[in-house]
Amino acid sequence: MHCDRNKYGDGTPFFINAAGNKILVILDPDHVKKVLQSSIELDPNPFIHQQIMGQLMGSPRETVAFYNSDGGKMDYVQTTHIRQHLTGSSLVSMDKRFFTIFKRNIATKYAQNDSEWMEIPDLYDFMEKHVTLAIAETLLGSAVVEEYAELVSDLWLFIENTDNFFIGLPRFIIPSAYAARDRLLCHLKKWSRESERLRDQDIVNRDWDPIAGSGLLQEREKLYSEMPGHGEDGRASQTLGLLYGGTSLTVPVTFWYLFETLRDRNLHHRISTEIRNHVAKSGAYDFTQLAVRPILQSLHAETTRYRSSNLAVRIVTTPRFVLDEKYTIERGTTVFIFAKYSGQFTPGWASARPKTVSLPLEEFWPERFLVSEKRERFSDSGLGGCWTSFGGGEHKCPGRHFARNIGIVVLSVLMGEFECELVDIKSAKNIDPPLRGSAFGTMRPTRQAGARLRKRRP
Ligand code: HEM
Repeated sequence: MHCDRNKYGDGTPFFINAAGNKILVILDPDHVKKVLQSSIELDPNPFIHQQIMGQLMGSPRETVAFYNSDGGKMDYVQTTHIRQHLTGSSLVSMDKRFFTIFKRNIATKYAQNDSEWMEIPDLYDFMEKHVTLAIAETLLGSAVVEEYAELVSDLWLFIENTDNFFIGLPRFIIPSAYAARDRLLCHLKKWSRESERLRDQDIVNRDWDPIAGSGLLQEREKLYSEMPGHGEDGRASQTLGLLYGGTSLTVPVTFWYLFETLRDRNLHHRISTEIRNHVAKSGAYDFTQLAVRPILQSLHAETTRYRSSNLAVRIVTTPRFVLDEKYTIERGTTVFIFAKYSGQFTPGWASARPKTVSLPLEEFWPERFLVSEKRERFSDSGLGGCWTSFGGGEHKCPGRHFARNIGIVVLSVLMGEFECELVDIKSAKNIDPPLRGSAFGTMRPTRQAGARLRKRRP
């Protein structure tokens, strides 16, 4: 999907043609805010049911029919449930679980000889593998991850074919993508049966179980099994949806969160100091405190602004939605808010918070979201129509705090427990993907960046 932002630089809404579908793109922060805040008149659920659950996740017809008939009740219940599990004390235990798994995996593979540097030929590849595995194990438990050796490669093959599933390409054109999805669904069905068996016998650890996974996933299984249209297949597609939602953007964003830190010596020093200041003598990190440190928050917000090519989608459900005194949108229109373009729309940022454009939006600036009053603090206030990486309004990403904390845990392990450095900082400048161009898809580096890792000496 390509669109020419410069041509519409004043924020005028415009239509694009995406595989035969006419889609309205909005950019003006006032329009964006209004659309995101109007969750009844502009609803993402029709798109989620048909395109995401039906076409992408392969939900059976009867499951999609149930979603379409239930007036959004189930959508509300499931998002609220995710939110409960990914905030407050539940989030703290998810952070700790993710830390234990990620650290164990890295230590097993890379720290046999304590004092020696271990070479990592391609840091993106390393992060894709290890962050995906640790997220999957945190959510689903250890057993499925251990049994399913192709989990990471299948999941990423599937994720990278998102556009192809959306436009409805049939199996014979993208057979390997369908085969990867089949394998994913098949393993998730097996996982679901095991989880049910343990729960039925009441021999499951309800917080986190090596076979049944996190409390979040255990409860979701129960929740969905009581819903019409949710046999094994319908549930497996839902689980795949959460695994996709939890990894597809978190993994690349976490890579850039680390990479931007490693390639800037001052930032590296500043972040290392923050991490060191929040580790107790026992070796435990205070992730709750780290998560509210202004620089770590701002760095993460800037990383998502700069490095996530995703979108928020809404479908107009009211006969005519008044965008402003000049524009109305008709019922049935699909509206796209591209995070990347909103994130680079200088007129909008300049009028919302002039200081945020002290450095151009085309540059990566870790301090963009900091405000200096008596004390330095992170703030995204006033930017609701500009920084849309996590969407907004009632449907704002319920996993956003977990996504940020995954970044913080990864830095704590790779910079606190280990030492990690880029092999060649100078040439690390040449791996940046183009800022414009594709508005949707994984932002991978354009070439390999090597790194090295060793256990930190006490
Ligand atoms: C950097 C990482 C992430 C980014 C940039 C991101 C971004 C988004 C965006 C843009 C939306 C749509 C919001 C809207 O329509 O207003 C969304 C929805 C969602 N995200 Fe995330 N997300 C991330 C990580 C996660 C994680 C880690 C999880 C869970 C483990 C998650 C679960 C979800 C779910 C379930 C929804 C659907 C919410 C609904 O429809 O009400 N996301 N995310």
